[in-house]
Amino acid sequence: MKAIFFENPSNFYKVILLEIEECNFKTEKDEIVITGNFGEITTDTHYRFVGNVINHPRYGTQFQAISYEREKPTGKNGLIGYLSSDRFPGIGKRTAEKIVEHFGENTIDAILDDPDSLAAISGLTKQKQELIHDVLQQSQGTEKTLIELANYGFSNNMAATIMNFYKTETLKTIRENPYQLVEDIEGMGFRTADRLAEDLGFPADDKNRIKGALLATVNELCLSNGDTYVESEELMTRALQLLESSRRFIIEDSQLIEALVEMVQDMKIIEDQKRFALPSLYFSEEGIAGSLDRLLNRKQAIEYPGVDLEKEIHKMQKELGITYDAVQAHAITQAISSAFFILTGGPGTGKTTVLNGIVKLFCELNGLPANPLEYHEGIFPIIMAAPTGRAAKRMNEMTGIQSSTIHRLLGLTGQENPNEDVYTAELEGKLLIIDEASMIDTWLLHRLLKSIPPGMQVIIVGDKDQLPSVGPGQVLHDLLASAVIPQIELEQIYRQAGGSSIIPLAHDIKNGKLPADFNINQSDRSYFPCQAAQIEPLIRIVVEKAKAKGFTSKDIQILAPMYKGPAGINALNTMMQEILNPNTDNKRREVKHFDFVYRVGDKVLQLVNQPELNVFNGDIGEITSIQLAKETEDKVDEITVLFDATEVTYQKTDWSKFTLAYCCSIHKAQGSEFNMVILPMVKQYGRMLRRNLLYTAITRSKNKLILCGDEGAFRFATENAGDLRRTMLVEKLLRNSESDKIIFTVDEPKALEPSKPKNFTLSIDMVLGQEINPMIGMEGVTPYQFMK
Ligand SMILES: Nc1ncnc2c1ncn2[C@@H]1O[C@H](COP(=O)(O)OP(=O)(O)OP(=O)(O)O)[C@@H](O)[C@H]1O
Repeated sequence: MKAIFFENPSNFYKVILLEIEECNFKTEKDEIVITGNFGEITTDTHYRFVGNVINHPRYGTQFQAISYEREKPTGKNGLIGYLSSDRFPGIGKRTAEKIVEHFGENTIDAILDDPDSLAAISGLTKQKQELIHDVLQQSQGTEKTLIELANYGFSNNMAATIMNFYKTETLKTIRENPYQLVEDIEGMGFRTADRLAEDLGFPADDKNRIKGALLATVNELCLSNGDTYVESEELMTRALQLLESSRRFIIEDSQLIEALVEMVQDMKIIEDQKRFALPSLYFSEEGIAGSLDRLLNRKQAIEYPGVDLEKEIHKMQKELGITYDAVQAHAITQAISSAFFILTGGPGTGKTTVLNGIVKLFCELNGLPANPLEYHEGIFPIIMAAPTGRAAKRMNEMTGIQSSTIHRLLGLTGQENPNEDVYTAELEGKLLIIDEASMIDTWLLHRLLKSIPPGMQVIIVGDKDQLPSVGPGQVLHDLLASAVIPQIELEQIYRQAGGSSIIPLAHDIKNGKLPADFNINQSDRSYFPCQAAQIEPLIRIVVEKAKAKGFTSKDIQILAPMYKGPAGINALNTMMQEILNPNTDNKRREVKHFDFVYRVGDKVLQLVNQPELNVFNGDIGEITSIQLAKETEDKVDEITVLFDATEVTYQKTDWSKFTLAYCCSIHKAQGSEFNMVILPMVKQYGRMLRRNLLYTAITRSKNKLILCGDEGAFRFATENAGDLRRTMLVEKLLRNSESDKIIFTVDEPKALEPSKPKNFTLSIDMVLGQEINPMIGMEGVTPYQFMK
């Protein structure tokens, strides 16, 4: 090897320059550039590559490797010399001879396949056995594993994820139980693991197969519906369907029940009154209830001796030139004097106004300067955070106090495995304010609450009628429904006074009725009736007109619920790009990436959290430059995007971390506001037509709202309150508030009944009704100790 031009550690992709020793194609040169996914490539080592010679338009002749291997020492003498070399300290010639005598020419593979096989060599200590295996694993193992995973049909990225998780145990784990992948590797579907297992000869009624299907079913149902548990009937039916559709084989109910009971006993799935949950979700809900119990158990009312709060509010009103209504004033006093408080309300009801009042009064009562810049005693004791970067930025603009994302506040990357017990440091400060709380999922709330120290006041702000979080749970709804926390809902709309007709429309929709003037154009909103096929041409006309009037791509945002189809996000994005960022004179740089073209000036949306770069899922930016490979240091194409706070350069392998943003999903727009929102709604959106989705979309619009599509679809969505998510949080919160018990105090541990597979009664209810107490043995233990 002469040089490494590029390497991506996350997927092992490398571009390297190699000296050719021998080859079976014609070349004048004695070196060549090789691309592919390789483990560690070292100098002074010989490799054999299999692949294709290609003529790259920019770089000339290259070799695209499909597979490769390090030239292994062969022949008995070669092997003996290799094993007794300096690479294996402490292994002499005599021992090397014994090893090669035992395993023959296949020595290296035999040891790599089964490290325990070295135990058969007399006189070889356990320590030396491990040393030999480790050295072989390091030098030969990565390649061998990568090649094997490719043979199993895994993509390079998936192979890298799997290897990063299991390390040297990768192949051993997969060969022993391929279904383990379903449990450990995010994004690993049951069917993929099942195909692999079938190739490896695992029978269709293998118990691990049934367990894998059960776990995949709970996982899939919770993630797709946002529930935190699955009902027993649904779990059984869906798991059976999955098992029998993946392979043609009848699984008996008794086999399914037996596997489920074992999983419950092993705490891989948690059972609570015939409801089944992933441990991470179950214990996060327990953790939330426990944290709140801890935080609320403090003296409820915070007193300010000698202070008349009403008078203080009166004084503040004069200073601010505002008159709070009775509910708003009450919200300020409640928030100031509660350890934990929730403020909810629709758009324009004064949440920000009240929040500003709370902050001002809090500063006054605690001797803090109103301007954080005038505080010189360390970190300002009021901390603010929101689930998205944009919402945090808005909070900062509204209050003047530094705000961050909740992830950043907790030091999380957003890429944490929910099953991991991630350490988050205790927060420092006196008052914590969290906005856009409807977007927080169960895992995140658990981690947030865990980090709140005793004595810190907490105020949660959010609109309960908006879409719940992308992740499982509906925590704001549940916290309000349990009523364990002091809460106030603001209902009086103030922004309407400014002549807005968007906010009253939002409130009508929230209340389940489409107003009579829905299809009558107002100064700030219009409605254009049309069919799904007409959406694209209609929006084209609207946007062309808006552009002529001076609206830019920053002002206009199309929101749609689905990606595919003529009225879907993808088609609308391509169309918008043509109108708002065309390349008519061919002067703008552009690059093709799968179905999209990216062009300088394009509006793009970040799809993942990258806290190290200060960009987060949902951030919107603009492509400022495109660098072609020949101009870059790493010799790969790059795109640079300017976001509000930062500029990020993405190498080609990372281009899937963003997408065009002229049109985005309503979920992605949560927490953001736009000058003009264009919102198509047609019957084809099907089950997406729900009230909270429509309400969330409409409330994203600050000044102009263009509705188009089918009035029936708008009406259907308005009237369809949808189902609430299924969670156990309310009952856990109420259980704690109704009893003085500390949350993890439970019954004495007792042995669980072993399952009786043979004469099992085939009634799901009977088996699941065994009252398996999910809390057995949990005293004083943190939830995560039971996972993994
Ligand atoms: N008591 C009041 N008297 C007069 N105007 C008020 C009052 N409360 C709020 N407002 C005004 O109503 C408008 C909306 O208030 P605010 O921005 O606080 O609402 P919000 O609930 O935070 O809205 P959103 O969720 O849409 O951001 C502001 O212009 C604010 O000044």
